[in-house]
Amino acid sequence: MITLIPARLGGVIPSTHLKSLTIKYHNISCRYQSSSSSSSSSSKKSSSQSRWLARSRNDFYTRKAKEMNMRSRAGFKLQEINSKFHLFNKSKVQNIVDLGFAPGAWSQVAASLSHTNSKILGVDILPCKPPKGVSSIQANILSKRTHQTIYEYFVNNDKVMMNLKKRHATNDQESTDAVTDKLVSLGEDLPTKTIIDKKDSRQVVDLVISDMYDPLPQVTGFWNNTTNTAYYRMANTSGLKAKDHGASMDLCEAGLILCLELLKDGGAYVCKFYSGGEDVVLEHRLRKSFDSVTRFKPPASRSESREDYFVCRGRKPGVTPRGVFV
Ligand SMILES: C[S@@+](CC[C@H](N)C(=O)[O-])C[C@H]1O[C@@H](n2cnc3c(N)ncnc32)[C@H](O)[C@@H]1O
Repeated sequence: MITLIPARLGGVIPSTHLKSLTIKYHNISCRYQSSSSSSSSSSKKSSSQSRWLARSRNDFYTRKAKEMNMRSRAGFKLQEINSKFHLFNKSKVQNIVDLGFAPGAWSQVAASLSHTNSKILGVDILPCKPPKGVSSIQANILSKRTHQTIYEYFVNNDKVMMNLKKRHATNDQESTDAVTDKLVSLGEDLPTKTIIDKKDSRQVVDLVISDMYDPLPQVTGFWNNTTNTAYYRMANTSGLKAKDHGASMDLCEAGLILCLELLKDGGAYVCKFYSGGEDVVLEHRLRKSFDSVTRFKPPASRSESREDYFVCRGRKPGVTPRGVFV
């Protein structure tokens, strides 16, 4: 029996998506027929999976994302945030970091809303091919080494990419260790000139956007051995309020530390978080670091979801991680 579907769909092909499929490999051909009688797994759909499928089918933003070739509906949230807060600048070159960029909708939006010479770096713990005009590294933002790699990327793009390529090439066996920095791909049409205000400053980034949340270990979809679709094999939020909230606080704070290390004075930070008891602590730290901090839930974010966004503008000069966290 063949199981053919992303983890999010629980390993079940929704009949509306795929009626049948013939797989050919040399002279072997195998036919998959999706019907209630042939697929016992489809009848095992849990009620939450059925709800998720029905909601996706009827969702305005999901349909629109498909029409517009946007990698996920999340892209609309960033568009809405930008319409209100004007973070991207078409007439000014910006250095932009997209944390947790996979599958890549925010990066697509960033590339479309910013100056063509802007440098955009996507960072994700999962392997994912970035959209056109965006570079990416596979790395864990909770690792200090990742922060250094991001800095080096903006200071000396070519050298960093060469080193990552070399490190990748010397790995005999592909490492599954998610904290290993590894080149996934280098965007096309990258500007070769590095954009730094002050020569000896570490403040090299204009904007950090973060839509991260904790990816859960893979539970299904093991048949799929291509790495590009890894994102779809992972479940995302656990559904456990306290766990999602705690994990999102850690990720937002890792993003804030990155901002305090690399963001130019006046720069901006957008981060998604799952609301809960500790978000006031995060907000307090953000206020110490930025002139303006606003909680904003874009219309594209589902009202039943506990996700919310902090939009922080005007990075204050001279604020250090020690000053904010200690
Ligand atoms: C909601 S998805 C991002 C969607 C993306 N903004 C888009 O528009 O397509 C959250 C991402 O955060 C990533 N992530 C979670 N923890 C991470 C970490 N510690 N370091 C890097 N990426 C992480 C996950 O792998 C996942 O791809």
